[in-house]
Amino acid sequence: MKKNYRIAVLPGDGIGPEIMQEAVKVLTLVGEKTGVTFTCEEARIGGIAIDTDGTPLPEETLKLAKESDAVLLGAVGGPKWDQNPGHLRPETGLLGIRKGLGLFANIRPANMHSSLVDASTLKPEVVSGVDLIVVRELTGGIYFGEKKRYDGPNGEVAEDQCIYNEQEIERIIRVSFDIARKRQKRVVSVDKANVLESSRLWRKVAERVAADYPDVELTHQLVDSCAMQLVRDPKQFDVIVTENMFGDILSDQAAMLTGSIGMLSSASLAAGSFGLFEPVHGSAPDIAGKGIANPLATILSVAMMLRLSLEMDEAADAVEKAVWAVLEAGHRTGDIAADRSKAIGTLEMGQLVRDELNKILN
Ligand SMILES: NC(=O)c1ccc[n+]([C@@H]2O[C@H](COP(=O)([O-])OP(=O)(O)OC[C@H]3O[C@@H](n4cnc5c(N)ncnc54)[C@H](O)[C@@H]3O)[C@@H](O)[C@H]2O)c1
Ligand SMILES: CC(C)[C@H](C(=O)O)[C@@H](O)C(=O)O
Ligand SMILES: [Mg+2]
Repeated sequence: MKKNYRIAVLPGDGIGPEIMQEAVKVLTLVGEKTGVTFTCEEARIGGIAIDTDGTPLPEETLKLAKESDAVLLGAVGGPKWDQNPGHLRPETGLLGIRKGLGLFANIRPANMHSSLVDASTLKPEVVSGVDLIVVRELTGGIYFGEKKRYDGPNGEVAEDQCIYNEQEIERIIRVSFDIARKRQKRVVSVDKANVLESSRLWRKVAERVAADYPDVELTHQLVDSCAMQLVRDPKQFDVIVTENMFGDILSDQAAMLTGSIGMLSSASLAAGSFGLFEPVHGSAPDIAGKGIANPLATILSVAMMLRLSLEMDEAADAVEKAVWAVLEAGHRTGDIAADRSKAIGTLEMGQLVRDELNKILN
């Protein structure tokens, strides 16, 4: 563990700055309590960068991220920019920073905290005790394949190419097995091998890698069936590993098992310990500027950063404990409140977490 860390802070758009403010305050408190200095340097990404710099990923943002020990990101996008064809192309914005930093492994845990069972729209007996991780390949597949638009005999044609090579598949499968080894030792590899060639290669590589992990059970599920099983019996899952787009969809679905997408944190890791940490949710334009967004997914992303990139496991545990304590005491933002009239705002939720953290780290 070092005594000084440089953290690139990219609040982004919509609720991004609101939730990021609370996350940075939590990180600052961790610094004060542990004697570690976090130098947080802010930079623009997403819509705000399009407006100010004319590009969603200014060069200095990528440079800052590369020079930092870890990156914290809020959310990007919104109706004003989503039609801009450059905004989410492979080389720009969120996808550009993922590729530019080599963040191939996206880790998205979905744990149902016991005090939040009532926030889920699913039956308590189905969701209580859910504890799974979606390991999503993040820098390949259809997101990054060649895109084309041209005129054909039946009108305009659009193409998105989906490509995976063995090396890309192998490294993400290994990440999932390494994680499973420390958990229930069960990996479900999700694909569409009955239709897609890229999925057939995925399955072949998964089988090959599994031979190196005899202690971990590997099963395969087709993505449509997995989507169904996630809602029917989510407790069957320990680690799900899958390609980029399937992981995007399944992780939002898994988020709802836990009550709200406002609870789900994520880590996007490169080889080694460098990572970018962000909530799974987006910029929530419908609630931006109202001060009601749930900051817990971003605060829990800080915990993931402390554990996975900064070797500060104890501080990570403390942040998580503080979040659970606040929930156990019954405090809720609107997205997780059974009674919305009693919901608290973003700032209040952040303050409550820091109050608990103060007690835990004393
Ligand atoms: N990683 C990212 O930056 C990221 C991820 C997903 C979507 N997006 C972008 O965000 C924009 C909006 O997308 P969307 O509406 O499909 O998804 P979203 O996740 O922003 O919002 C979906 C719903 O969840 C709610 N929600 C999300 N986060 C919340 C929070 N912290 N607290 C309370 N409620 C919350 C929103 O109010 C909305 O009703 C789009 O431009 C999209 O491209 C960005
Ligand atoms: C905004 C979008 C490009 C992004 C993705 O699809 O990866 C988001 O949905 C996510 O899950 O982080
Ligand atoms: Mg998504």
